[in-house]
Amino acid sequence: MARLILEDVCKSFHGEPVVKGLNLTIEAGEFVALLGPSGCGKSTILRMLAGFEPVTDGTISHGEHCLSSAKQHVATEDRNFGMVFQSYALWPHMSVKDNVGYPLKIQKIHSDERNKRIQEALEIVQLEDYADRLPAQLSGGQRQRVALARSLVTEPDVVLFDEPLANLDRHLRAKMEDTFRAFHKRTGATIVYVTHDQSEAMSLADRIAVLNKGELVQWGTPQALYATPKNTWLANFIGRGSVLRVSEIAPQQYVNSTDLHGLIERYSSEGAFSSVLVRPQDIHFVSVDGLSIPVTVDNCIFRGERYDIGLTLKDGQQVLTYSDVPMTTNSLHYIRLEQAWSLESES
Ligand SMILES: Nc1ncnc2c1ncn2[C@@H]1O[C@H](COP(=O)(O)OP(=O)(O)OP(=O)(O)O)[C@@H](O)[C@H]1O
Repeated sequence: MARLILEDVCKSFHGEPVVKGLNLTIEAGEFVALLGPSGCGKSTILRMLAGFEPVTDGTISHGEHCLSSAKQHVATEDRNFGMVFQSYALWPHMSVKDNVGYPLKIQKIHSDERNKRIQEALEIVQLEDYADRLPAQLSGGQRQRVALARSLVTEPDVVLFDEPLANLDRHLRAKMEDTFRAFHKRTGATIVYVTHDQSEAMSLADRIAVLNKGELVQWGTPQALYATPKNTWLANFIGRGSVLRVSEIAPQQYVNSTDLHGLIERYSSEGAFSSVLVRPQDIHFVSVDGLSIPVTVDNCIFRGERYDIGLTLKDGQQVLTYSDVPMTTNSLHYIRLEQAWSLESES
């Protein structure tokens, strides 16, 4: 097992840059998500890792081996990477076990060994009882599990996933997330997982590379991205929360309740300002005191286990918090902001 190293990787189509100077070191056995909005370059990065696309500049290495550079390109079939796509890409006329065993047949693996590996792969995705069915006789989630089993049989060091849950409904996605987690634990493979769904990335990955417009915005654990996002764009993209304009403060630091109160008081829409992120759970309803901030309830939305409460501050800015009980629109209350995280402005 070896690390995957991307150094200054660039990709352009017809002179138009879509991946710009990407640097990432993915440790062996790590589960990494590439996360970002549509068109940010995630699939292109995955396709370069897979060897479907050459790099325009920079290098991709697996341990000591250079896979791609402007001068060198190792073919897809020589990388031994597993791949799972959004469209399951199963052969419709082949049974589940023949689909799963297909990569081994191509490699001319003897039938005894082939059957053993097919059986093991089907066990991992819990489809042993479906081995003789055709893809058309399976649900979407089961088809995706066949694709997962097929990516496993060649015992790859690295498995690449391109939005594998995009075609499944919410309930099935949650179940498949469990399957992926178990798959990763059992195989220990390095996983690179492309998604535009932040909750999927947060719940599965050890580390997430967040991309925007072909550039890496932040690279870190889900916890770090949630607690200490770099800039306003990322704060709006990851988790739920409110970005507030306050008077100037240095970026990338926690601000306590007392300081935050002063920063909000001193903010004027005419002067220079900074932005801070306040998470809903850091906003509490309180009785009026020196640190309380008057608000009106703008909206109240039932979410099952709680209500989302949209509040308006006296300068017109809005914040989101939660409540166990419904609140009346336009009613007046006082809140305390327990803490906030100061953000870099977007470049
Ligand atoms: N073969 C190609 N030729 C020209 N432009 C391309 C090609 N492939 C991708 N692009 C462009 O590169 C940019 C990044 O595309 P990419 O598919 O990597 O984005 P993505 O983040 O995976 O988006 P999505 O989530 O919508 O799949 C887009 O602007 C896209 O139009």
